[in-house]
Amino acid sequence: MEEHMEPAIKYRLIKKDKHTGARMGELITPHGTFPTPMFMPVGTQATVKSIAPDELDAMGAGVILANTYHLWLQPGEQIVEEAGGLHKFMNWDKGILTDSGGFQVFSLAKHRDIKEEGVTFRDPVSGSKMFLSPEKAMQIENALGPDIMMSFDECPPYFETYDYIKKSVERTSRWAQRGLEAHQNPDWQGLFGIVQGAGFKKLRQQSARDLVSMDFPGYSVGGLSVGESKEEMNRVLEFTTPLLPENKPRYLMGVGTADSLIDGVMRGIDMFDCVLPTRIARNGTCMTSHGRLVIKNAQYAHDFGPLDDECDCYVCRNYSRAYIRHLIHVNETFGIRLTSYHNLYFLIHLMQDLRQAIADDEVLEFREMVFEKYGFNQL
Ligand SMILES: Nc1nc2c(CCc3ccccc3)c3nc[nH]c3cc2c(=O)[nH]1
Ligand SMILES: [Zn+2]
Repeated sequence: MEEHMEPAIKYRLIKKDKHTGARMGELITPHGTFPTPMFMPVGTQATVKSIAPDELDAMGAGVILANTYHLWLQPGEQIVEEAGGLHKFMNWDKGILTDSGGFQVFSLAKHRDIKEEGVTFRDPVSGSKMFLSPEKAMQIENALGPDIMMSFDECPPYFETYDYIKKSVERTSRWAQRGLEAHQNPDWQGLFGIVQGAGFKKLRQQSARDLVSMDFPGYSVGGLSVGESKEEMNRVLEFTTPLLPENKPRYLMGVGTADSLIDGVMRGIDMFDCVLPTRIARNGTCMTSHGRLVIKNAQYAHDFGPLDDECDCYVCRNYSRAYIRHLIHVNETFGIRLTSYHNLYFLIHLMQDLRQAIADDEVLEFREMVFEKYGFNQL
């Protein structure tokens, strides 16, 4: 009789907001216990671009993301395994989550072909033919050694036909089962099932039913933040998160901006990731309490105030808009470090404020205040 391994990932629900679906809790991992709702910085190539681990720690990051697809192609998962796994390789001793690579194949690779067995594609760097399957993805993720790993799934185009999405959901469920069986790591990393189904309620119900029956330690809501409107995403979340067990963590992939984070939390999501904070930082776009600020604009050339007068981060306490604008203008890497640090701090602390609003049953008031301050700026 196979002994039932104790999953390494647990979720503890602490409190629900009285007026919305928002909830606060704790994510328990082998590398620490972290408060939810949480924002997880993305470190695709085993680094959160230009930010050192002690800076991530100082800003309150708990779980960061790495990309199986990228690390498999370069430097290869065996090198990371020889280093003792991702935590040692990148000198980060808190939580790490890896995606399974399927999404990246579809968003980055050319000549990809999807079959029941798995996905074949051409490595854009070396040009060689590659093959990724649920079994192969588990082997790579196990070698990388994260605390949380994603099942191998297909994230289908959002606006496909019902029939296409139905077939895709059924295959993703079969792939999830194969991944569960192939997952042989002795200390049972936290494997999450990924719910698909695009915008179809019946298919989201089918996907959730299949995955919940496999009893994963956590669940991702996939297939969103792929070009659909924010209203559409909220509509799908409205009927999807209630299908997931209340005592398991829920992770909305690829989200996002302040308004989407708040709206996701209000619909029962606990974990978020997005490349946006560091990606837009590279061209000098900053997330502030009054919406987005493009630091290159001439209006900031003589502005010696902080990026955000409501932010208490290291950047806002020590550097001016004029200085940061100058650095970005002359393409100094220090400028990108400063805008990246502030943007990550901004989202991590937005979640801290949200947790407080949940504790006080004031999530609706918090949402009002944030949206009012932003006005009609892009969030
Ligand atoms: N496996 C998977 N990943 C997705 C990502 C990448 C998140 C990610 C994880 C780890 C590192 C980087 C990115 C999505 N990003 C936006 N929408 C997304 C949907 C999916 C999805 O449906 N499935
Ligand atoms: Zn700041």
